[in-house]
Amino acid sequence: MWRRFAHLSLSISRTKLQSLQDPTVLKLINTFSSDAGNDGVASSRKPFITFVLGGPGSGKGTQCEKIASIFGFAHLSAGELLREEMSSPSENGELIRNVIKEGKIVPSAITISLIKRGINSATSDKILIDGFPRSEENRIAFEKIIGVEPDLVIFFECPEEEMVKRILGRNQGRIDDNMETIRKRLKVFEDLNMPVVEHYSSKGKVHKITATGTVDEIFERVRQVFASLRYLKAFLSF
Ligand SMILES: Nc1ncnc2c1ncn2[C@@H]1O[C@H](COP(=O)(O)OP(=O)(O)O)[C@@H](O)[C@H]1O
Ligand SMILES: Nc1ccn([C@H]2C[C@H](O)[C@@H](COP(=O)(O)OP(=O)(O)O)O2)c(=O)n1
Ligand SMILES: [Mg+2]
Repeated sequence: MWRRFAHLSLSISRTKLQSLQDPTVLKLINTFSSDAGNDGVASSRKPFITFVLGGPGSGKGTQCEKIASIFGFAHLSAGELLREEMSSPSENGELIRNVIKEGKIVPSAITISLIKRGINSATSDKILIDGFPRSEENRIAFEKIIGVEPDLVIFFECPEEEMVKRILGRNQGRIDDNMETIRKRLKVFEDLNMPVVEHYSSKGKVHKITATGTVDEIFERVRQVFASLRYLKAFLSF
């Protein structure tokens, strides 16, 4: 499957989207060829990769589910993949558990191998990667191992007190949803994840979404980003 990534050099920026003649934009828009849902068959087309970033509890998972269902994306949550691996009889289970409990970041090689497997078995060529990359080390390793950059980065901006309130109300029995680990995760987010957001911002790839308000209000902001890509596709009559 990795051959299908080899020639993927799409990049998106607001400036480029404004230039409708740009062949990169035309290729990018062409990935938005279907409405909600998918026929369940992975196509040989190059995937359109969106990284979804934001602090713990900012609503990444909640919004990804909606994007997946409305825009036909496959949703890969790095945290979910790690939790599944942690609960399976895997040689890395104990290591993952300790790192997550401490609010730290699992070594990139482990996370990327799970993401790679997820992309390989995805039923859509539009992929949301939720909660990854969490650090510059994650980002650099992904770009090196997978050989591509994301086409788009969504960043959910949310005040810390709101994130804490949401996590404490999440009730999913997670070993990291307690005040002691939350404090560490918030620090790791500021220290290690924000540099990733800044890196992609400097490349014009980041769409910052204000992540306060109701789930539907936030989704309306998200929807506009994805709908504009589809609109351009329709406008250009692909
Ligand atoms: N806009 C919102 N307002 C209130 N609660 C929310 C909102 N969005 C998500 N939640 C809830 O907050 C918690 C964290 O959301 P989640 O999507 O898991 O965030 P993340 O994946 O960024 O950690 C969940 O219990 C979710 O149901
Ligand atoms: N790229 C990643 C993603 C998550 N992890 C670990 C560390 C994170 O605190 C936990 C939980 O991640 P998850 O994305 O599920 O957490 P939130 O949705 O932000 O609350 O998993 C990681 O080590 N590397
Ligand atoms: Mg999540």
